[in-house]
Amino acid sequence: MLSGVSMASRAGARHVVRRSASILPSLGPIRCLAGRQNSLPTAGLAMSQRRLYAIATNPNPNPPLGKKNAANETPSRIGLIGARGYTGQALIELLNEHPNMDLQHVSSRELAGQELKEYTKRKIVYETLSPEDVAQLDKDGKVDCWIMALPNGVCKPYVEALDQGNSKSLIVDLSADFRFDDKWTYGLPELVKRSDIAQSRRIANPGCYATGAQIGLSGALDLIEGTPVIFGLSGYSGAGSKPNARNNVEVLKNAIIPYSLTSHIHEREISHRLNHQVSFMPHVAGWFRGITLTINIPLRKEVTSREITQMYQDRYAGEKLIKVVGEAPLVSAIMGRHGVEIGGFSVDPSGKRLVCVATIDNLAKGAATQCLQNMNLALGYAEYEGIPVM
Ligand SMILES: NC(=O)C1=CN([C@@H]2O[C@H](COP(=O)(O)OP(=O)(O)OC[C@H]3O[C@@H](n4cnc5c(N)ncnc54)[C@H](OP(=O)(O)O)[C@@H]3O)[C@@H](O)[C@H]2O)C=CC1
Ligand SMILES: CC(=O)N[C@@H](CCC(=O)OP(=O)(O)O)C(=O)O
Repeated sequence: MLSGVSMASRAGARHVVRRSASILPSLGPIRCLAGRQNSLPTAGLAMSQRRLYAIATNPNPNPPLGKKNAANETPSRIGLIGARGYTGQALIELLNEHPNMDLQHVSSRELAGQELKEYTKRKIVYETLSPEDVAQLDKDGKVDCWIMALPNGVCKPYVEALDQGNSKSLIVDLSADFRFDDKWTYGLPELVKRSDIAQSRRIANPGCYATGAQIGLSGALDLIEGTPVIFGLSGYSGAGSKPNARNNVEVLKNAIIPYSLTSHIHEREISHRLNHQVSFMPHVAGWFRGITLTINIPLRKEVTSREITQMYQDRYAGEKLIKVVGEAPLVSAIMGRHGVEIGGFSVDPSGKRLVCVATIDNLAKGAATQCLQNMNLALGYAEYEGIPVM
């Protein structure tokens, strides 16, 4: 494993070194977000997904399934397509520590033939897997869950090949390709019905900004009147490992890069999921991983910051990956951590304008950790298994 500094500088080079064993900077032992355990779900589970969003006030209508979901005692065999990339590497790190996940296949065109050294539970060699290869492995009963960690627009042929073979395996897709498809379950466990995720075989993992923003907005959802505005600032790993205009560290040295200032796909994703139009303005910064979101929320009635803080605390009671804090959280504190922090609740003198700050690690709760949470739910393990939360 490379040191934090050398990994960051390698990953930060304009032409990213791709033949390294792992391209993620080491952050040392992953820290966790503490939370309170809640009681079991009751009426909330009978409601539709959209309705759950709509009543997103206190108390938490959709508490974690935890040990209630831990019926499966056998390991699940995992195939990871797109294993070389940032999210793929973050997943390998998590799967290596998970007691029930048995990684069997990793695909990368660039690393094909090389051994995956970061996975210590068995010997695995990177392969180039086409959609047909994946369908064949699936047909032969070799894999229980496929993770697609591919760029947007690339995974459809894989899913089609699996569907053509009537695959019963679980598929979790990290791209945006199925987030608007009603046949797929949108896997944001804190906000959709966990029992739906547990029963699903097709899960669209939410976007990184979209996860942070929805969690940041949902605590006040019933009070919103008008259009919330979200200012988002992401580390450049959010733009993937392939060199492009948004991960050029030379440009990012003394600047932040604004992009897609209207109609970013996450603006549509957040608005669609919350059933409420939002405005979202993304930017990239010169750090590697971590997103900070400053959210301006117009309210229909007057509140105090103390009341709002309490509302968020109640809304997310029992959520081990969401921490409601007093001060505005710093993005430096969330890097390498598995949850979302929300805080800095500030209300203007009218009492009807709230500003808060949410932070999230784009590669963790924004991608890999959320994927593992969804896999745990859908494969029958405790929701937080393999995720350092305490
Ligand atoms: N980075 C982030 O913060 C987040 C990313 N996501 C989403 O997750 C997905 C992966 O992102 P990320 O890991 O950053 O991306 P990367 O660019 O870092 O990695 C992409 C991976 O896909 C493989 N790949 C690329 N093109 C193809 C292709 N045509 N056929 C087969 N394999 C291909 C690459 O390996 P090789 O070229 O060796 O085959 C590599 O393993 C994206 O859809 C992204 O939108 C979601 C949330 C956060
Ligand atoms: C900094 C940066 O470029 N971030 C990416 C978002 C990260 C991501 O992967 O989002 P999806 O999963 O929705 O693709 C972007 O704005 O497209």
